[in-house]
Amino acid sequence: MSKNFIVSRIKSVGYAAKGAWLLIKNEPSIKVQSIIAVIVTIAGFLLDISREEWMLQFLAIGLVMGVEGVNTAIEKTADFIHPDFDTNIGQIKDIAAGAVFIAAIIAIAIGMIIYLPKLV
Ligand SMILES: Nc1ncnc2c1ncn2[C@@H]1O[C@H](COP(=O)(O)OP(=O)(O)OP(=O)(O)O)[C@@H](O)[C@H]1O
Repeated sequence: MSKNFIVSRIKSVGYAAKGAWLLIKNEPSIKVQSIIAVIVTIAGFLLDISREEWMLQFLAIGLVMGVEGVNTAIEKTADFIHPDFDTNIGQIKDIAAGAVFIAAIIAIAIGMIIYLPKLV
């Protein structure tokens, strides 16, 4: 493995971290999701969830926030290449938002499976 390869990989991680910070700083949906992630993490400690439940919870958080990030990138790309109203652009944005919706439904289901038996 050449030194250049390692340096360029490290730089890519830096750009990706910058992108994650931009998302959290600028995107209202990711801000809300981050707050929910903090709340369920606190709930996890308070209700002493199991190792497997922690893994599923982190997976659900990562799934929703990851898909939301891709949705934001798609929205920004669509607005950049075609700022005017267009039914195709509308459909592309709806489909990207639909992916977040599916991830969110799964995350809610995981949250209910973990927490409902502990609360009722
Ligand atoms: N250029 C466009 N042409 C046609 N329809 C559009 C266009 N831009 C947005 N829409 C419609 O409006 C919806 C909302 O688009 P918008 O870009 O405002 O996303 P948003 O849901 O506000 O995103 P976020 O809140 O995540 O920033 C889209 O899903 C689409 O149905």
